[in-house]
Amino acid sequence: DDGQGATGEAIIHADDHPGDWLTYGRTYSEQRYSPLDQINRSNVGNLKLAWYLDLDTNRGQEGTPLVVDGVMYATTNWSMMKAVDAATGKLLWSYDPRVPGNIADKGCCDTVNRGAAYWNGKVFFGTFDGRLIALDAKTGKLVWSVNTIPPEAELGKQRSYTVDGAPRVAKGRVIIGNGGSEFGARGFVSAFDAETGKLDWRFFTVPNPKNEPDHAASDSVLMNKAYQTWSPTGAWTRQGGGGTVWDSIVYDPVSDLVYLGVGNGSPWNYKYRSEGKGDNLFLGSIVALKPETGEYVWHFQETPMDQWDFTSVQQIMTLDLPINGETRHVIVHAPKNGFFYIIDAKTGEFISGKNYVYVNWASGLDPKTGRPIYNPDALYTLTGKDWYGIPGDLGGHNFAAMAFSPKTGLVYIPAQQVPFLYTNQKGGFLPHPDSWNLGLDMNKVGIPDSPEAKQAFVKDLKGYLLAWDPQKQQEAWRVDHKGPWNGGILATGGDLLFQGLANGEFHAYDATNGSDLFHFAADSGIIAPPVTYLANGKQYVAVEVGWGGIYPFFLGGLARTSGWTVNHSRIIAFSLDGKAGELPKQNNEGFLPVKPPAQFDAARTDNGYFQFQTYCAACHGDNAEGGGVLPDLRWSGSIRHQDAFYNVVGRGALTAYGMDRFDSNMNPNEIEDIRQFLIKRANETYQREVDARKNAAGIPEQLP
Ligand SMILES: O=C(O)c1cc(C(=O)O)c2c(n1)C(=O)C(=O)c1cc(C(=O)O)[nH]c1-2
Ligand SMILES: [Ca+2]
Repeated sequence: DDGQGATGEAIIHADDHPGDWLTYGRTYSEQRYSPLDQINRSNVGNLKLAWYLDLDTNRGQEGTPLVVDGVMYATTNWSMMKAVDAATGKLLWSYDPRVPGNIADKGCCDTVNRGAAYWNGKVFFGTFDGRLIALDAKTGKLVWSVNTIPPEAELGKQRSYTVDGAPRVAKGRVIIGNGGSEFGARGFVSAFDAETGKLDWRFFTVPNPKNEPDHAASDSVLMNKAYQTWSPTGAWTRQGGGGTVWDSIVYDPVSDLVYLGVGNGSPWNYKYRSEGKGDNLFLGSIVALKPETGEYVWHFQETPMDQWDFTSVQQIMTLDLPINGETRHVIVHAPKNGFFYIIDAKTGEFISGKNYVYVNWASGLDPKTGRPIYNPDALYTLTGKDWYGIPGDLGGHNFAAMAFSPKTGLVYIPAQQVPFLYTNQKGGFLPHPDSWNLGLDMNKVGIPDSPEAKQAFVKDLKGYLLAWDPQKQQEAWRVDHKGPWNGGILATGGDLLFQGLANGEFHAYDATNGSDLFHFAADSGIIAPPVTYLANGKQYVAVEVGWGGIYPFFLGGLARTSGWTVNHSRIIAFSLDGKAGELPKQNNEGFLPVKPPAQFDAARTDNGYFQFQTYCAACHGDNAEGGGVLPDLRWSGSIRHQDAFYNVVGRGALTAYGMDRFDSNMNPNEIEDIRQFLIKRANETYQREVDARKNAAGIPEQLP
């Protein structure tokens, strides 16, 4: 027995039954290419809505649905699972793991979920509070559930571990990581037996702070290789060091290795984290392990000395690529740092790398080692000076998956440009429980409310579908979108690319040249990747709709430049003879401005701004301008009365909805400072928000 089992064989030979979508990236190579071609360039213009299913959460939807024998398994925000008849959209069963609402603020970036894994009649998915759940795929009944966070992981002291990535199954082991590096976390992945849920092995991605064994698969490589790349007394020893594996975990049956995409440092500030010393392995790396044991095989570090939130968790894809006349089995990778890497899949040898977006932090990569050639100014924690970085913390490419078409030989990347101003926290590292603990000045992280500052920033925002030629390591062409934060990409044998956009449109493009061949108004920003499948022999294309994730949460009002959108979460599916017509009309006005109380205490608003940026901005929007998903606090009824506001922020009146209580983080005066700041912001912006809606659609298309 080679350990692959029936499902493993089915995934390896996915093209023998192209009607299914059996694993996150469809195949183990995660190319997100489907050979289906009933829908193709000549008929895609006739594509029609076949069905839609309204979801019961209105936050970001990032899931890749699986399709097995005509049944779709979709995970949604708040870690819920739906089994749907893939031909009709009829709900067969649903499972709600009842994630407690107060967990929302343990994660940086919305209570999203990116998908499930299927193996041998069971579906597996992670929950935001750290569980891994196995359900019977037929009935939706619980088979097993485990807590993936071990007691040792308290190391970061903050215990901010959340699970939102899709598990993958390799040789009967379900492998899952977690997020948390913005708060305080020590990254690891765990492998569980698919049948029983028993822990098989665990691999930590950064060293034990005392360089002691964890009794995990990672012990020897961490103690012998990684620990030496950290300062023994940096803040990482208290803060966990980061390196969370929150998205890509890939099993490659060709090399028989599991690849982990490892995240950023915790805290971000490298001077505070590691006293400005060492490369900090395995941050910003791809790490290859043996699937049976978790034993280390090789690593390739893309961002040594990370201080920009340059995660390497972005999707890992394997390809057979002709290079200098020889076909090589390689990993292609477009991590946040803006470089497109080609790495030997068996050995981790660096083959080549080229920036796929504009970058200002490095002038290139060393052609032999692949190590970045840093712009010295970008090392802001060492210079002590501010750094306006491109890419910024959201990366040249984030979780939205890229695709490859073997017919065109191109990789299609949902690329973006979102700059970030990195400013050191003054006076050393000062963590706040339940807040982003970056070692950065949270006041400066925001954009000042001046037209000049906003326009300068907005001018630098870009979002586009980038067709990248991996053989030439250069751009082939691009399709510009309105702004950043668009959905992942699907490539098909019909020479099509499908992509949903931040502005709520769902498009089909010609895979050879980017011509726009079809679009549909889906009514809410799309950030998820589409899938395609057969049901009763007919091809469908489906995608989860629902604006969210970190971009609208943190950028708030500035995220409107990608298109005004209000969250209406759904799964939508298309076919050539679809009969569902249009989506029902929705109210797209969002949170309407409400005239605020006229008075506020100007002596309190500066501290209110600081508290807001520290505890609130990451969900409710920079400088208190909402991004269309969570309540825009400027217009909230609760800012009208001190007790009402304290009830929500201090005592947790809305905990069930994801608004945790903050009375252990802030005293009543500090919470009142936030309220005074919100009233000030409401007064400053009320009239211009009203004016921005004086148009036919009644929605604020233009940035006020
Ligand atoms: O460092 C981490 O642990 C971590 C976790 C996550 C997450 O779990 O979603 C994100 C990030 N970082 C991150 O840097 C990031 O840009 C990001 C975007 C999103 C999202 O779903 O919108 N999650 C995350
Ligand atoms: Ca991060």
